Amino acid sequence: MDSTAGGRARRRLGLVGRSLAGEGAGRRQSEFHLALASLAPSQLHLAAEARDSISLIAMASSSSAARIDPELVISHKFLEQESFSYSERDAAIYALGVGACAGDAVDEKELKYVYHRDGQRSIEVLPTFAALFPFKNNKGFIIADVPGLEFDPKLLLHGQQYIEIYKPFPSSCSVKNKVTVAGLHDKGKAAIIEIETTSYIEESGEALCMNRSTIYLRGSGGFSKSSKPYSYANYPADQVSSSSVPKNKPSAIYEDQTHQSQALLYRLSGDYNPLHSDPVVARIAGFNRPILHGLCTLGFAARAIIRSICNGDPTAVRTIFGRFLLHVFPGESLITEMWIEGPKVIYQTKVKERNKAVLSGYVMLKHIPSSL
Ligand SMILES: CCC/C=C/C(=O)SCCNC(=O)CCNC(=O)[C@H](O)C(C)(C)COP(=O)([O-])OP(=O)([O-])OC[C@H]1O[C@@H](n2cnc3c(N)ncnc32)[C@H](O)[C@@H]1OP(=O)([O-])[O-]
Repeated sequence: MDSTAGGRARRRLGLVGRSLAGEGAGRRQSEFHLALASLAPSQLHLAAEARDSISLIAMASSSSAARIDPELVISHKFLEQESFSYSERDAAIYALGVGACAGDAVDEKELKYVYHRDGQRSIEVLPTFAALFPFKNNKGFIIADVPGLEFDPKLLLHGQQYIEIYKPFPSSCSVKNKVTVAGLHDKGKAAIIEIETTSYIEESGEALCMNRSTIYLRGSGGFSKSSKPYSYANYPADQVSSSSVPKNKPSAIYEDQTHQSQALLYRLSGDYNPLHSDPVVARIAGFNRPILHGLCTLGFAARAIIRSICNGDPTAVRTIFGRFLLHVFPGESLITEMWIEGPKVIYQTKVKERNKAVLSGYVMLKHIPSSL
């Protein structure tokens, strides 16, 4: 056992950190802050490590050394996942987290995600609600279980998300996930791992949706054993090829305002990564304040497309793809530009204040929209 001051602090924070979620979390958060206060500035990285262990990100290693054994990683089989349930309340909290009704509490295209006069069982569920399901795995959105994958969790960013929707979401449901490694790539300065989560309705066994999450591990590349960079994917390449943004005028533009508390609200849907709530952890990760969850930005963009192109019908969406280009700070305004190409809607979301593209991708619809 490491008996140095760093080792003791690491264990203290680790013990408290691991128990921060769930019952009594408030008290344990205070304990964590006491432990945090006892650290010298040079030990702050220990706090990030401990907190990452309670977040839904992987805690692959307490050291910052990256080491990847590609054959071990891609042959990994995840354990069977326990089922989980969501309720109408979860669907409504998610909708508020991605900005539904934020500008107008009686918005006729969005109130249905939050309230229904026939009762909450009748509320509708946004298709990007699917993106929460990987976080419901046995240990959360964890890649620490993958043997041969050692990386620095502080340098992890969400790179891309691909979602297929197979059925409209019921307002409440019991769901079971199946998880696999879908890809691994060596980008030299970074490694990319792709995790696929297929979610089934527990009672009937019907597939509900699939998420493929691309995780960008800064500083973990360079593991290729030959001169050709290692690249493995077990899915069709065209599913994730970022469509280039057309040069012509967009078919529609929608502007949204995120709030200062956006990430604090969004995290209540189950993504408790402190990168989005804790200024100390954000600074350690290289940001001057907490950033918005990438999936929250994706939720804003998909909601913009549903209201602008699909006349507010969330069931019109078949697949959603997004690549996160740059971080967003809570409080910034998001402008989503959309181009209709048959049943495909290509989109790009920019932060207005910095005039920077932060997300781009496409949404495939079930049919060509007749509106506009
Ligand atoms: C999941 C739970 C945790 C959640 C955390 C969050 O929400 S964090 C908040 C949400 N997330 C964020 O805020 C992240 C925002 N995004 C970023 O900060 C940057 O895009 C970056 C740091 C991910 C990559 O920047 P860079 O300058 O280091 O990259 P580069 O342009 O030099 O390309 C190098 C190679 O990588 C490829 N590639 C590039 N980008 C992506 C991508 N996104 N995705 C996949 N791949 C990507 C690119 O094609 C190229 O490969 P090629 O062509 O050579 O074979």
